[in-house]
Amino acid sequence: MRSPAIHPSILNCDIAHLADELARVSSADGVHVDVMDNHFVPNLSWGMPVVEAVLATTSLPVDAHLMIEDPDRWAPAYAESGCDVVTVHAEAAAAPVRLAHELHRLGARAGLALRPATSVEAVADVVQDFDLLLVMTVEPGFGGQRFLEPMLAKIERARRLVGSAGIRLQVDGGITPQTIERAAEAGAEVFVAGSAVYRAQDAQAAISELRSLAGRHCC
Ligand SMILES: O=C(CO)[C@H](O)[C@H](O)COP(=O)(O)O
Ligand SMILES: [Fe+2]
Repeated sequence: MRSPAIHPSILNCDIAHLADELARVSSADGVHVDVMDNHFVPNLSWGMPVVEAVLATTSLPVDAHLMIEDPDRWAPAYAESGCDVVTVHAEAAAAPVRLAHELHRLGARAGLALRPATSVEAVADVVQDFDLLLVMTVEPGFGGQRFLEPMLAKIERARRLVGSAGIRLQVDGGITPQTIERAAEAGAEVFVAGSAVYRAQDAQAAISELRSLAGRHCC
């Protein structure tokens, strides 16, 4: 039985104190970095220089969530830089299977993300080439949004698609102590949590609480 993984998202951390903010989450299983280009989503965050700074500052695996147009062009550089997982959106990738192979060749694991309106069935024929399937549980673009309850049924369908081994199932958006148990019960095993961790007084305690709540149902 695998244990649930908690990946804090640094989207809403205090970026002026990046090293301190990464130290606050040192007990996590990975660090989730949201790259937004103001085209695929209506927000601009950061790109390679910040990802490189994160990689140089933490020893945790870095999980890059690319909310960008044309990931076929830009994602390989994130694999080359040393990210553990590089996740691209199914809606943006022109040739997802070719891109997954390229990310593997460059030494990274490949993730495939779905916006809330994209069905699990839409990626049934390509997901086998990926290591991780990300079901977005908010509309991508901003932290601090409410978990979309209809995504629970989608997580269940995603779990049936990926089976019990091999491809990991990640959820991202609105994951809190109030929602993580239902996401775990539905089949998720990697949990991205931004506000629930960074807005907590004690981020390490928040990580530990989320991990233990998910562990009641997962994996
Ligand atoms: O991809 C994202 C937004 O598009 C973020 O990873 C996500 O929103 C995390 O923040 P929170 O836990 O506060 O919802
Ligand atoms: Fe994300």
